[in-house]
Amino acid sequence: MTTTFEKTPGWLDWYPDPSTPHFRLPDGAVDAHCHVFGPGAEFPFAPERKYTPCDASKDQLFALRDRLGFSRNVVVQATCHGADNSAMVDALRASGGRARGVATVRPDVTDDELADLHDAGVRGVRFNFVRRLVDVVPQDALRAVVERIAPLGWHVVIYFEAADLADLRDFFLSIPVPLVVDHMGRPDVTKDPTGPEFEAFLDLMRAKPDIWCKVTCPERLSVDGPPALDGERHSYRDVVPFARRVVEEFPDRVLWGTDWPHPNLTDHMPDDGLLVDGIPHIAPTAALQQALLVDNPAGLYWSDTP
Ligand SMILES: O=C(O)c1cc(C(=O)O)oc(=O)c1
Repeated sequence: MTTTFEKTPGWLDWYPDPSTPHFRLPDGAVDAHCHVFGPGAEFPFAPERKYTPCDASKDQLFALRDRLGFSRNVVVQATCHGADNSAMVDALRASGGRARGVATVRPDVTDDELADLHDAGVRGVRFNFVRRLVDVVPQDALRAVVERIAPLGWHVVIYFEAADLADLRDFFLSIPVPLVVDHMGRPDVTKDPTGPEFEAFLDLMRAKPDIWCKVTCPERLSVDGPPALDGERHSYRDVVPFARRVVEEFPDRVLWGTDWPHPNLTDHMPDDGLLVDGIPHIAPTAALQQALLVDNPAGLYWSDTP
């Protein structure tokens, strides 16, 4: 029996025919934040999910990788699949070593399950604090997960809203493995990029030398665009100063990704080729681009391979 799913009303599907970027990615570039959704008939969405997406298969992800000029992907477990990592793991196994993954696991995950995930290419777990996406998981349970994954050399990816950072900061700083922040901690870009709110985020990065930051999702954070559509190669200009501050202060601790297939956008769906054309605006030199796109993700995800 196959299961069919009805998408969340108003769901925007991923952009079907992205432009070829004008910006030429350096050799070995990694799309360090992307997802697969199902396909739902093969990998059903989780009963506890907060949204039901369109399908976005591994083959479609790999086609995007090739179209944009990336070499490799980091596939992050999407919340619509809960703690069932099978669609993500299937993508890793099909990638021929060209994809690594970030999983969602519960504290009762077995050693064998962790070993299988590692063998497939998983190198981290994701803790999500965004309440529209997940039910809150108690910090004790998260600490128990950290104890399970630390011996594998994995890191923890954290996704939170800027308004929640003050409450979460001590917990984050107490985690004894590297952290990777999704989407710059979701700053309110109507505020000053040199003001106290974003400074609090940069202070978090200063306080723990093994925190990394994904300078991703301008399409989610932007308030007045212009969107990455219709040939616009300098999109989401209100987000650029935030990303640039992080890239310039922490050039060795930043990552970039498309966020394809861009779950839960409500306004428009960006052309991923034009998103790539935004990279030189946040990382203006060849050295910054090499670190952001190649060396940093290789160190975090492929350090055990040549
Ligand atoms: O902001 C979001 O809606 C979102 C959702 C997910 C997910 O559902 O996993 O992942 C992301 O990176 C961003």
